Amino acid sequence: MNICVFCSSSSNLDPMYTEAADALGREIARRGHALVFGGYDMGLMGAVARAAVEESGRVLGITTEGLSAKGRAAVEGIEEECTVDLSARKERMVELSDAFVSLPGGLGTFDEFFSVISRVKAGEIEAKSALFDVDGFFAPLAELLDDATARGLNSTDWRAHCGLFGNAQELLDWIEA
Ligand SMILES: C/C(=C\CNc1ncnc2c1ncn2[C@@H]1O[C@H](COP(=O)(O)O)[C@@H](O)[C@H]1O)CO
Repeated sequence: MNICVFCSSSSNLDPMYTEAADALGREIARRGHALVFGGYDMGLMGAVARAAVEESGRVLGITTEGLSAKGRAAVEGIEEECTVDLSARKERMVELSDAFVSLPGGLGTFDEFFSVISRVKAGEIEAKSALFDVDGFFAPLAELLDDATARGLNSTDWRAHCGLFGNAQELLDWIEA
């Protein structure tokens, strides 16, 4: 299975985030899955990919012309594919992947998470999408989405398309089931 991971490009994070990214990357590779990610050796993106490479996993990194031109370096040991911009990168990551995991992140991660889950809801793609909830990071988001459902603002329950997990093993068991 090709498993796409969306996550923060920021560095200088609390080690708990990096440790979770590392655990996820290792577990993806140990289970024989390929990792699809944003390509660069930055923040949690670098952590998840380096861990999968260290476990001899296949890692597909989708970069962009603009970010590479700014000097951002891809993770060593991966298969890199360069796209024209962030939109093309997101589309390519979706094309390549069978399942999606979001780790804590910022605007880019939220954009990717919502793009995938709304396309699953619309029936454009069929895939599982999971949130890796490190230190309760996604609890406010889950509360907001549950409230939207309770108010009738979500036409389907988002939880039908998305799992919320606190560790890599349970998350990957759910994806594999
Ligand atoms: C200017 C900075 C970073 C440049 N932007 C990105 N670099 C790497 N990956 C990116 C970038 N923007 C979007 N992505 C994708 O979204 C996720 C990371 O975004 P976030 O905002 O850090 O959560 C990641 O999954 C990428 O695929 C900062 O120096």
